[in-house]
Amino acid sequence: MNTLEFCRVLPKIELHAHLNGSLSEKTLKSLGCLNKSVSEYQGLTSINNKIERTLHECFELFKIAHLATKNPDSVYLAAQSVIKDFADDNVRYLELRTTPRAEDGMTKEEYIESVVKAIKDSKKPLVKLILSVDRRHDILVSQNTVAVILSMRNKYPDIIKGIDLSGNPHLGCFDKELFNKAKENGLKTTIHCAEIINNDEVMEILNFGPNRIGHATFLNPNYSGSIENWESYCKKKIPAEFCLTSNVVCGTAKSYKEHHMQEWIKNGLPFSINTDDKGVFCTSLSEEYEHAQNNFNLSNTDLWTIAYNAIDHSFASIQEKALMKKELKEWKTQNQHQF
Ligand SMILES: CNc1ncnc2c1ncn2[C@@H]1O[C@H](COP(=O)(O)O)[C@@H](O)[C@H]1O
Ligand SMILES: [Zn+2]
Repeated sequence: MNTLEFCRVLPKIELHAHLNGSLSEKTLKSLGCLNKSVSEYQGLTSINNKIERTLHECFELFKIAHLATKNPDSVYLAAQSVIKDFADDNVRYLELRTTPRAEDGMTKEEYIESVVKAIKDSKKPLVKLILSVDRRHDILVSQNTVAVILSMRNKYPDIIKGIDLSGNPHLGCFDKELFNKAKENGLKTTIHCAEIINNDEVMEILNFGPNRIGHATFLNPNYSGSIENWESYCKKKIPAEFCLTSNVVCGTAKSYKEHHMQEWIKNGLPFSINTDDKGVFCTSLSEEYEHAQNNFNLSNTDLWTIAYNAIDHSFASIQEKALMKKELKEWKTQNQHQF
């Protein structure tokens, strides 16, 4: 069995996947996105082109995906297809995240209802929902989004588990009060952090103390982070969500080999491996594990351990975590010859 085959059969945990960035070409087409847009989209995103994209260019691509999910039915179909893609890739637990979006004829609540329904209707994997606040929105819009998120969480407490701050990192800022409100109301928090060099914002985020951080690209001093922030991070040991291909395509990591994940491995810090936007970046969770193995000399046991540790970073309940741990341990015992 070669590396990719092992990565495919390994039961995996996905903690950082944006719904609209995860739509496959097939799904975009079936949702009626213009063919021209889809081929343009694929051409722009293929890592095989070896063309680096700026973050700004990547953010243009989400606008194409958003054209495909403008009403409750298409949001439902989009979520259903993304959940199936992850199940087919042997993902046993998925934390899907998405930004509640109002469109003509669809409220933010209806958008969320559609995603929740797709999650409820799916048999596997186990799926939880994280709702995102887009950092480009002004405070009034974001306050409304948080209010909607909290009321929907009260309706679906077993599914809606967390809140995320995402969006173009060059725009907007982290608002501590907003996230404190979500935290005080029992939501878990994950924040896109240090996706670009911004040591002041990183300090604010670390002081806030989210449950997890996304990317953490420019946090270590070897990657333009401040020594003060790195020391604070090492004390807090907040699990990082790494998305290798996303960073390489956007050009924030120079290459897979030079990805900042190596600092976490070297220092024994907590992290998980994720896809970010598997549609936009033409990847899968198995391929992300393969890149990690090939570039950081990781053994099959190391990969299994990364998946196993991600269970503890997840926003699942204690009972759900225990079941997942049991499942992964049993799989390891049954597949001892692979290790
Ligand atoms: C490349 N790195 C990234 N950094 C920051 N935010 C990102 C992102 N990738 C995706 N998003 C966020 O997720 C949205 C698409 O999914 P949803 O419409 O929410 O399902 C994007 O519009 C952006 O706000
Ligand atoms: Zn992301």
